[in-house]
Amino acid sequence: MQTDRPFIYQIPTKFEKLIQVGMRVNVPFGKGNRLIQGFVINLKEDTDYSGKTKEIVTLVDVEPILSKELMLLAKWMAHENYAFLISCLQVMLPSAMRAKYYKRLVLVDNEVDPIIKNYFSKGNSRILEETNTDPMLFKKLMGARNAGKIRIEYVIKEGLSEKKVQVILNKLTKESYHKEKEKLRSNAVSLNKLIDFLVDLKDKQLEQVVVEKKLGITSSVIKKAELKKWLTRKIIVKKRNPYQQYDFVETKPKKLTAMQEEVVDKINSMIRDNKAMTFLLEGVTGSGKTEVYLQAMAQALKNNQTALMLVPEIALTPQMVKNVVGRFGSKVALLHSGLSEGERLDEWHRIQSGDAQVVVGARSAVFAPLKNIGIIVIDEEHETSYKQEKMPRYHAREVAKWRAKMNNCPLILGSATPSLETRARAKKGVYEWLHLSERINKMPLPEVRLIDMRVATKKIDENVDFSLELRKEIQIRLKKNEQIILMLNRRGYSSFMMCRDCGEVLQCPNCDISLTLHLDSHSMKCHYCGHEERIPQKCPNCGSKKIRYYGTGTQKVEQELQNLFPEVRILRMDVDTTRKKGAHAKFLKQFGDKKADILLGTQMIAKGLDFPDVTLVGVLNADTALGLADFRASERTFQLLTQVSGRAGRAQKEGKVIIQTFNPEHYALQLAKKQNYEEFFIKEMLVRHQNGYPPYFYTIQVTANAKEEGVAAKKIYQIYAELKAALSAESIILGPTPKAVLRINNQFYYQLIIKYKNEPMLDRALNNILQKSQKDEQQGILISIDKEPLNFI
Ligand SMILES: Nc1ncnc2c1ncn2[C@@H]1O[C@H](COP(=O)(O)OP(=O)(O)OP(=O)(O)O)[C@@H](O)[C@H]1O
Ligand SMILES: [Zn+2]
Ligand SMILES: [Zn+2]
Repeated sequence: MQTDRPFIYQIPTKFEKLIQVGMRVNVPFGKGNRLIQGFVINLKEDTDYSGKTKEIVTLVDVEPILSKELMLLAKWMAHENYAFLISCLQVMLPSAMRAKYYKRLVLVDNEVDPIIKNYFSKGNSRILEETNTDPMLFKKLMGARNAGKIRIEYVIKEGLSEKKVQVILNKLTKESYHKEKEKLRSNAVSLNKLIDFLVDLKDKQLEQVVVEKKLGITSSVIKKAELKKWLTRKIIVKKRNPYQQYDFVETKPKKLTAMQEEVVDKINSMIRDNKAMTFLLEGVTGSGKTEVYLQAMAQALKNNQTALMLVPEIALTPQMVKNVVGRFGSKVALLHSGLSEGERLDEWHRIQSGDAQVVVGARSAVFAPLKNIGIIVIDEEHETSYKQEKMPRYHAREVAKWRAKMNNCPLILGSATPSLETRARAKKGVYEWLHLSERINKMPLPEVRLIDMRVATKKIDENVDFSLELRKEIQIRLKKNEQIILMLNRRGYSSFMMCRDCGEVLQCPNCDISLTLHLDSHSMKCHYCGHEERIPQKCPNCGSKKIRYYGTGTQKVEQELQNLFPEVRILRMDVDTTRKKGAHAKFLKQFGDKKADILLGTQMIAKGLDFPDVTLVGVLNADTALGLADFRASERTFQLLTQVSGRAGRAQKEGKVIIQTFNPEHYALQLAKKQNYEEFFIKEMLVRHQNGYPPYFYTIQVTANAKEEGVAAKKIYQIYAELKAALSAESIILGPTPKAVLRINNQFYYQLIIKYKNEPMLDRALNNILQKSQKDEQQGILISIDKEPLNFI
């Protein structure tokens, strides 16, 4: 059961002087006294708790792992987001630091099944490898446990430690090596190679495996050499280097344009005065926002302070990493999901110790253990990835605001298409509004043309996704040796399979969603739960062979492109092609080096890319997001189209954008065509006002899910009744309703949405639900409370 309350433990005398708030400790817990890890959140001289207290077993840390600031932040976050305090504390640490447990089985009674006896043949206790144990044996072991013949002990696994490597160092002088060589037989090839290498090694120490690989020798040769006293071997701690996949060039601050300078001056004066203030930096695509961030961060460093910069899922923006590391070099620490656990841990330690003063990272980097922060930057602030969708739900923007206030420093929210909420606050004067209205190259934004696909598809073969106009424009760029970015927001080959005889659509067995055809893996996949099955030869319902595939995905478009332009070099970037670590950076580098003509991808290619030779951007289907019954659909569509359009014509050459759509009259498309954010903002605010949506209302979504539909539905109605009784008449509850996709991974989802402006009773009501949810969980019902949800359906 999820528990979220403090427990009281005795501090043994030996720890009295050492223990501090913010440290982790191991303590016995529950009836079985299994060891678990906890955080010290308070120290008291005595307690009014009358029960028997247990003693802390070990201190995990020698100094607090969470600073006072972060401990306070966790408390605030838990309260603000209806989250468990323990989840908030845990989310602040790199995952390698979170305690992992393993189970040790101890044989206490020898009268057991021979199979079990055999299992313990090497001794009376053994670590249980849960994933590798044969299910039959596992069952037997558990049976013996229930009969009291085996005991289970929980042991805390040490987190990932530093990475250690074996290095070699030379030991002799040049002359001695020459003498040694003379003694060698000439057919001792490997030793000869090695000694030649050692002569020139000087004082360098090299990794043994690297040397072995380089010379094509085995470790036994190195060992022989060690015995001959030619070299010493030692173990050193190797710093993992997350920068490897990037190649950077040191950059100098650019001379700012007058517009940039004005903006930088305003921000920098706040840094100098240590003032907490939130800026909205609204700048059209290609207006040089990055340079503004960099110069403001430089000011913070000059002030002897640190700088924190958040970017949307960093693996997607290697260009931004290059910019920051190019400017601040080894002062920079990177934190993002593309790093291995170990790399993240190393980076975290570098920040904690003060070795790194600049942090660039994705969402959770907002918890970086920086001290004395001088500036916080959030690039592309409208991005939905800044919101964490699982417990603890939080928005990095809100956390950043809190930290900026605690550190008395400015926060910059940057975007070409700010979220409506942010822009509305800037308008009200809650944020200070800064504007960069021109592109750096002084050129107009690229011309955008909308292609009405209701007309265009009549002129082309059925099942082809390129209008004649788009084809023509591609042809022109290819001739001129310029580059093209094409976006299609769906991966896979076809979005669903339907039988033409009976209408059967192949569905995921675990979810209420159709399966997508993937040709590269020759399978049908579910994009929700990952279920995969073979491509059917005939209809599973009626046996007909008339199966057809509808809808399009990046794989199919890639094939079409190759057919239309046989010579063209395409890079396809979607979740399927970029799973491997460093793949993003590699693709983008190839494209930057002009090793490809077309970059084709899902929305992961829409943002932040800055390639001077891209003169055409094509959007194959602008309607994917519009169709959703979410009130933010227009905002998302406008943002995405404006962002992707902004990739064209960023340097000296003029850019052009072609957007294919079945809804050319829709205002989101019309205004994306004009790339006029201001007009969109006004129009959309009106729509939100009329329909009573954010930013005019605050919203909270409550979801219940369970294995049985009836159970989930009953729970949500119960919550509804509770809320209805607690809240004032001014608050509106939408629903309860089943979610748009009712069943995912065999769980049924029901939800309700609270819309409110001022609701003093809300906090208490929701906290009640949250506390009770710990009991619901035991019955297999999961409740989630989501403040300002970004997904409404
Ligand atoms: N002061 C300057 N002088 C010369 N070049 C500049 C200057 N400032 C920025 N640039 C260049 O202008 C280009 C666009 O800038 P940048 O990528 O920062 O735009 P952006 O505002 O972040 O756009 P987007 O929102 O589209 O990502 C970059 O190539 C950058 O190096
Ligand atoms: Zn059929
Ligand atoms: Zn599924």
